[in-house]
Amino acid sequence: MLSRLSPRLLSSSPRLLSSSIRTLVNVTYPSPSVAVLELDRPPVNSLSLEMATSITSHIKQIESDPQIRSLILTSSNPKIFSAGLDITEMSRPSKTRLSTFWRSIQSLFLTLYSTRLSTISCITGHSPAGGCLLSMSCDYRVMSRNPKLGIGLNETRLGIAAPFWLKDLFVKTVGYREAELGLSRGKLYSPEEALKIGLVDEIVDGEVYDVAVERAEEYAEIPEKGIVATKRMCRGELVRDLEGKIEEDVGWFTDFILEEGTQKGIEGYLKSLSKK
Ligand SMILES: CCCCCCCCCC/C=C/CC(=O)SCCNC(=O)CCNC(=O)[C@H](O)C(C)(C)COP(=O)(O)OP(=O)(O)OC[C@H]1O[C@@H](n2cnc3c(N)ncnc32)[C@H](O)[C@@H]1OP(=O)(O)O
Repeated sequence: MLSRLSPRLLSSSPRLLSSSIRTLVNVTYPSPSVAVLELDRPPVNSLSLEMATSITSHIKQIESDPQIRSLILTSSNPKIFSAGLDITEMSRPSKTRLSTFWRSIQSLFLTLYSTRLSTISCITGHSPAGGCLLSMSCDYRVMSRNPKLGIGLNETRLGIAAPFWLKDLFVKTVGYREAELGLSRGKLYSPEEALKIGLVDEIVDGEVYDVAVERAEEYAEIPEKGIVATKRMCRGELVRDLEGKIEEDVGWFTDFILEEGTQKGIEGYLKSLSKK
């Protein structure tokens, strides 16, 4: 039933959806060629299996409407873009759930990173780890100037490491040395710092959303053929690398996460979060 509804209808009846099925995202259309996908999984938009699957399927629905050229990814929570992977998915999981979870993250990355749509990340709040992955997978990143916000890859702080494709994406975004420093220190960058190293493209004092819509409309005016060919050229290599190693990557992830030492680290990190 849900899959037969067009994306436009989805956006026009959010109440109907929330009463029948929890989609975890909201889709709206500020102009005929632009869609907005708002992450809506309180409290922190962490990426569970269901959340990752929902984002992926909504991107695919939006993509299937030829009129839509640009997609803005944002959050219903003004303080938090996304807290990254749902850490509870990695705490004492079954191997089956853990591998399905990781496949959903790989698939979300591949879908967002290689979509024909021009993608704008509208970052109004914190964006650590998987949140930073979502933003880096977009074509353009606009962030609120708030110096209290952080964006970056803090995996080492949890006693885990970013997978090779996330490390490669970071290297492609900020350059090798900065990526090595940022990854090993688990650094979360302030908006000013992120702008300096190219992790975000613009920081905004006022309404970040309005700037994101402006940028999305600018992208929508560029001929699609040129955009798609350019994205394929710039992003194809990383997409092919991961596509060729899906199973190997699932194996690495599940082995690493299921190790007792990793489990203890994750448990401790979860405790420290809930004690705050
Ligand atoms: C050869 C090697 C191969 C390696 C292969 C292995 C690859 C492993 C890769 C793994 C990749 C991981 C990427 C990730 O994304 S890991 C997740 C990292 N995320 C974080 O560290 C963020 C943690 N959260 C925060 O810092 C803060 O919550 C916040 C986002 C800054 C918000 O702060 P705020 O004060 O507003 O909110 P609270 O901290 O009080 O949080 C509210 C409740 O939400 C719970 N919470 C927070 N973050 C998460 C999360 N990511 N997952 C699940 N739950 C989360 C928090 O515990 C609070 O819960 P409570 O109300 O029940 O206490």
